[in-house]
Order: sequence, then C-alpha cells, then structure tokens
Amino acid sequence: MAKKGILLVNLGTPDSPSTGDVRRYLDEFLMDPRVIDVNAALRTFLVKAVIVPFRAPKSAKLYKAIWDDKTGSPLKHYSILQRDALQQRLGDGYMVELAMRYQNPSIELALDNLKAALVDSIQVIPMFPQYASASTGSVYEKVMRLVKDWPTPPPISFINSFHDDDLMIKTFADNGRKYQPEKYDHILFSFHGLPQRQLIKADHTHSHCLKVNDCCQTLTDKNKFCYSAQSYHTARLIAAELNISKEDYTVCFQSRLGSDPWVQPYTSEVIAQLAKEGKKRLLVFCPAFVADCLETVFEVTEEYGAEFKHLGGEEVQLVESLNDSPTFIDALERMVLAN
Ligand SMILES: C=CC1=C(C)c2cc3[nH]c(cc4nc(cc5[nH]c(cc1n2)c(C)c5CCC(=O)O)C(CCC(=O)O)=C4C)c(C)c3C=C
Ligand SMILES: [Fe+2]
Ligand SMILES: [Fe+2]
Repeated sequence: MAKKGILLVNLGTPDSPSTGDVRRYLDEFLMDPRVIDVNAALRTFLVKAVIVPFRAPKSAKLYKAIWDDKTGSPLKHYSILQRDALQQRLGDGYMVELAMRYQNPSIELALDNLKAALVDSIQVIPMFPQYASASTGSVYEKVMRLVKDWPTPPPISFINSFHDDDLMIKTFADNGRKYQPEKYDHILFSFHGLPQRQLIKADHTHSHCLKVNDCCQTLTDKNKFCYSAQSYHTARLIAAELNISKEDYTVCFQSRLGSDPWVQPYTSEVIAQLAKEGKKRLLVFCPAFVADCLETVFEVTEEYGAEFKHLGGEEVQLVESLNDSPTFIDALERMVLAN
C-alpha cells in the first residue's frame, strides 16, 4: 500500500558534546545565510575565524552538562519520541521521518527514505511554532534544494507556523498549570531571539516592524508572518488559557548572539529588572521550542536561574516544553489529517 510521507524537521544538535562535533554543528548552522544573514565573505570570516573557534569549546561544556548518558541530546531524544508517537497515531498509511536542519539525522537521509518508500506525497512540518526565515524558512529552502533534481517529486506541502494552534497552546498551559502560576511573582514568556534586521527584512510592507510603536505586539494582516508578532500572540493565548493578567507577565527574547541589536526586551534584562523590583519567584515558559533543549534546560534554568539569585531573586522555574505530551501529538496528528 502506498503511504503518505511526513517529515518532521527540528533545528539540530551536535552528534556528541565533544568540541569537534559541536564545532561541526555550529559551523553548518551559522554558515546558513538565513541565520547569519550578512554577505558571504563577512559571514565566513565571522563564523570560521571569530564565533566558532571561541564558541565551540564553551558550548561543548554546556552540551556536556545537559547530555544524558543513555539518551544523549534532549532535543534529539524528544524529537525521536515525537516521531514515534506520531507514527503510532497515524498508523500504516503514513511513514513519519525525523530530520534535523543541521547535522543528524539529515534531511537528505530522511528524504531518501521517503523516496525509496515511493510515498504518494510529502508533508513537511518544520517544528517551530512561530515562523522565522532563520528556522522555518531555512527548512523550506533546504528541502526544495534537495528535491529539485528528483525526476518525479511527489506533491510536497509545508506547515508555515502553528503559533496559534489551540492544542499546542493547551499543552503549554497544562504544563504550566502544574506549577500553579498564581504562586509566582511574575511569569515570563521567553522566546528565542532574532536579529532586529531579520524582522525588518521579513516585513512585506517595509513600514511596520520596528518602524511604528509597539509594531509587533499585536498580530494583524500587515505583520501576520512576523516572528515577534506571532510570539506575542502565542504568549497572549497561553496567558488567556491560564487567566494570567497582562500586568503579571512579560514577553521577552533570549539566546542573543553577537553585538548587533536583537529583538527586545532581552530576557536577561527583564530578569534583572524584576529582581530590582523585589520579585522573588519567576515561572518561565519557552514557547518557541517544541522540545526541551540547551536553550531551555541550560540557558533558562542554569544561567538565568543563577543570574536571578545573584541579584536577590530566589527561584526561576522552567515550564517543560511540549516534548511528547499526548495533546501535542494530537496537534501534530490534526495538522497532518487537515492536509
Ligand atoms: C526557535 C527557533 C530558533 C530560531 C529562530 C533560532 C535562531 C537563531 N539561533 C542562533 C544561534 C544559536 N542557536 C543555538 C541553539 C538553538 N537554537 C534553537 C532554535 C532557534 N534558533 C534551538 C532549538 C537550539 C538548541 C539546540 C540544541 O542542541 O539543544 C545555538 C547553539 C548553542 C550555543 O552554542 O549556545 C546558537 C549558536 C542564531 C544566530 C539565530 C538567528 C539568526
Ligand atoms: Fe538558535
Ligand atoms: Fe513585526
């Protein structure tokens, strides 16, 4: 029986926490023109001579801290669980493959597997709730580059974003509810950051994002593909589900790289300000990530946790990501069946 192909693609992670594997991963990731979007000569200089040589040994230490002896990288581990759970839900009529945009399992291998199985169609699900050129856009580009030479590519479709998917929102809300948000002094919705220039480039109107006050804090027809606007929208929906009022939460952006301005406010600065105001306990959602990873487990829990305590705070509690929660698998299943 011919099957329908499903390709889940997450960002990627090193093969091991060794400095060599982290260097290979960072090199492939940061040489992507959609990630470091400057001219090729400058990108090559920045990545190969500045960022990777300094960052690889430091990042390798962080990866060692989150690496599990049995299951390895949390991002890959949860991605495998998501693939297996979705395959089980969809049954024999579907073939679900997992790939990483950078490193392994590669998109090349996953597409080859789908091609060898003679699937009738391929639905690509970039595992990023909010659209960004550096994440979702890069997955589109890589898949299209690989299939362009196939003599007979099957129909291929892509999920663009799922920032407002009610089952995704419910999963984050259910995960957060377990911590009793009302017991915390403030709630953060901390999204992965992006360089400001990437928001400006993505603005089709050339007159909205970062050009008008509070441009990205509401989602409208003008900014419907804006990463920041989609992020604020996701945060509003989770907050509404949990009855968290506007003054009790802040949307912020983490994981800045380099010295160019990124989307603000920065999570580290928000945390410092909250400590200054005497807040003691913070609950942090990271709704840009469908799986726990270095940026949630280490950056939020360890780095921001230590920073907050150093400034007089007491606790930074991370809300776990979607991982393999059954309601998130429901969301994926529904996306597939709707196509
Ligand atoms: C949520 C989607 C992501 C976007 C958009 C994104 C953009 C982006 N990231 C960097 C630089 C780094 N990101 C790193 C890790 C990382 N990033 C995402 C997701 C998005 N990145 C994830 C899921 C992870 C974790 C991977 C894991 O193995 O757990 C890293 C590597 C870690 C480190 O060295 O600190 C870097 C570097 C840029 C420059 C960028 C957009 C322009
Ligand atoms: Fe990143
Ligand atoms: Fe915007």
